[in-house]
Amino acid sequence: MGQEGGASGRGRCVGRLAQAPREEGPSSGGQFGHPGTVAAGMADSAETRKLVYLVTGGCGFLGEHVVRMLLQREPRLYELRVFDLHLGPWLEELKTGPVQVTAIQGDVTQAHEVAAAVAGAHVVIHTAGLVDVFGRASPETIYEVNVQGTKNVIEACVQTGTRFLVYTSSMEVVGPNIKGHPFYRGNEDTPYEAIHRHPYPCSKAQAERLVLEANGRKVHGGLSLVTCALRPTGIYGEGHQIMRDFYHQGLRLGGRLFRAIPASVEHSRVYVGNVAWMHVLVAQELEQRAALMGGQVYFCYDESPYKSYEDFNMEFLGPCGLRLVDTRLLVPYWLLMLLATLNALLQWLLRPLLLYAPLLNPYTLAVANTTFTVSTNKAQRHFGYKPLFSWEDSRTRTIRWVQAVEGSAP
Ligand SMILES: NC(=O)C1=CN([C@@H]2O[C@H](COP(=O)(O)OP(=O)(O)OC[C@H]3O[C@@H](n4cnc5c(N)ncnc54)[C@H](O)[C@@H]3O)[C@@H](O)[C@H]2O)C=CC1
Ligand SMILES: CC(C)[C@@H](O)CC[C@@H](C)[C@H]1CC[C@H]2[C@@H]3[C@H](O)CC4=CC(=O)CC[C@]4(C)[C@H]3CC[C@]12C
Repeated sequence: MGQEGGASGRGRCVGRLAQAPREEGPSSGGQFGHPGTVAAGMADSAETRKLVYLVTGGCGFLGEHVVRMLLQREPRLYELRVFDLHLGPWLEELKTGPVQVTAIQGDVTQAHEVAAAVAGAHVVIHTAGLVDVFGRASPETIYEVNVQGTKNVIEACVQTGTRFLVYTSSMEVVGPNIKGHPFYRGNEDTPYEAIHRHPYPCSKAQAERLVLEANGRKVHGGLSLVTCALRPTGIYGEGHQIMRDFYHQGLRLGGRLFRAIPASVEHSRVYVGNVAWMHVLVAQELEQRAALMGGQVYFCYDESPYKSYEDFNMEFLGPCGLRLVDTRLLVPYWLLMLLATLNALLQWLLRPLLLYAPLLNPYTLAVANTTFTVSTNKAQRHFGYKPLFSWEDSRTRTIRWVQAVEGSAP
């Protein structure tokens, strides 16, 4: 998928029909053990602890779950490096176990800091990114972190001899596109005109392309770099700040949320624990399956139901006391567009004084209002992925988290 778009992600990132490289090699069938089974032939004992992993963005919403999942399910782990601009205090509690947990405060836009963190690592899981569709950061900053930061990670792997790189991409690399075309039950090979204008999807698309193109490059020592990109849809679960924002918005509105998007507009969502598990499993299988998995993209998926973004959120906010105002009172779309545009204007006017970044803006409204659902089993066929957490378990865990952090337990 060729991408244009200026250095800062301005203009449009125009992609031809977004198709991942055609699959090579036989589908692997069902020879994998149950999810969570350590990599085949791996004894779970101290003498196997020899691997060094680096997780960039390891203190973020997804990153923290990846860090904890690695500690639980990678028995070969000797050292786990957690690289982030903002280190979390919870890291301290992880330093009491058998694995050496190294907290590294650093910036992926600084090549030398990245190289120092990567040096000696066997695997890099690169989740660090600026996830901004609310206008908080400039397009230039989004590009610097998401694209230049990813370039720095790739070059650090090449220079220091790290062979395995797993990149957290996004569904937004594909869509929804600026024409509002629905992506209905699509997979990694579904043709779709991936045209973006917003800095965030542009930056993710450029970074993903760099990662996939780096597959096969010779790294220091003469062996080849093996890369892979995972495309989560909207992630939910413990630590999801947007979910908390919706909850607080509902409290401000007297326990009600107003339906802005028709229930017929469906989104795929995926539980953060399953996204973390897919990252760990890819990292474990990438060496043995380099020919099949190298340079590939995989959507992150599980059994979470297809629903509108707002109806899906109510699966968790409803049990916490909020209700979604009756659909017959659907807020007219023209009014929503007007409010979204006013929000964007206000953000621009107020920027010299304060940051005004509401959930509703023209971009988030367009994304929310466009069906984007994924139906695939490529990850299962290629490396035996099966969700670790059922929908019921994912839902319960998320509800308990909202209730715990918001004090809304019954
Ligand atoms: N949240 C979602 O629904 C989805 C997220 N993703 C991707 O998953 C990844 C993680 O996203 P979230 O956990 O949701 O975001 P997050 O904002 O919670 O975590 C990102 C982490 O990266 C760190 N970071 C940001 N700039 C950095 C820099 N310059 N140097 C070092 N660290 C830096 C942040 O401090 C933060 O801890 C991102 O790459 C995002 O694009 C993909 C699809 C969906
Ligand atoms: C105010 C209403 C219109 C409300 O429904 C707006 C919801 C809006 C904040 C979200 C709707 C779709 C979300 C995005 C989607 O899940 C895809 C994403 C992928 C990522 O890589 C990062 C997050 C996001 C852009 C996600 C952000 C929040 C929404 C736009």
